[in-house]
Amino acid sequence: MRVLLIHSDYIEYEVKDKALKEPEPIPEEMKKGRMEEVLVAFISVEKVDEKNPEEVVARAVKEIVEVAEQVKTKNVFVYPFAHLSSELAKPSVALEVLKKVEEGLRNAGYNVGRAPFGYYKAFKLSCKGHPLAELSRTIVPEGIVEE
Ligand SMILES: NCC(=O)N[C@H]1[C@@H](O)[C@H](n2cnc3c(N)ncnc32)O[C@@H]1CO
Repeated sequence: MRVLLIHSDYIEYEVKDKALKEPEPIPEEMKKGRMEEVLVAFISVEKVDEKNPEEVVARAVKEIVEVAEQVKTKNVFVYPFAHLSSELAKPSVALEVLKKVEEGLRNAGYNVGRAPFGYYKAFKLSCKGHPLAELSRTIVPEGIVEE
């Protein structure tokens, strides 16, 4: 899993078109969204994660919580983002992993938003620009060495 973390004044998105034949079914209210004072986590779920999705979810939640504590926000936005890796997990696994990351963060006491999966989306983001505002993490199941 590749994670790009951007501490932002806000993120807003708008669904444009389907990017998969069968994108995640979403209610009308999920077609647009905005969150303020937020740690945005752009996430690419990778093929290697299919070996142990539960472990990757647990590690991702831990890493994101650590950064959220450092930048002092309780708001996290999970953004499915298929552009951080050339070895992507299949969509069915990726969606499940992203939903579990969202659930894990919520269980850890965070206000969590998530952008819809399987769509092209317009988005606007305002990065805060402080030294910890732009971070990335590579998370893999135990015992796997990521190239
Ligand atoms: N920016 C727009 C976009 O990325 N759209 C992506 C994601 O929403 C989602 N998606 C598919 N596979 C994955 C994956 N392995 N990890 C994360 N998202 C995925 O499906 C879209 C087409 O790849």
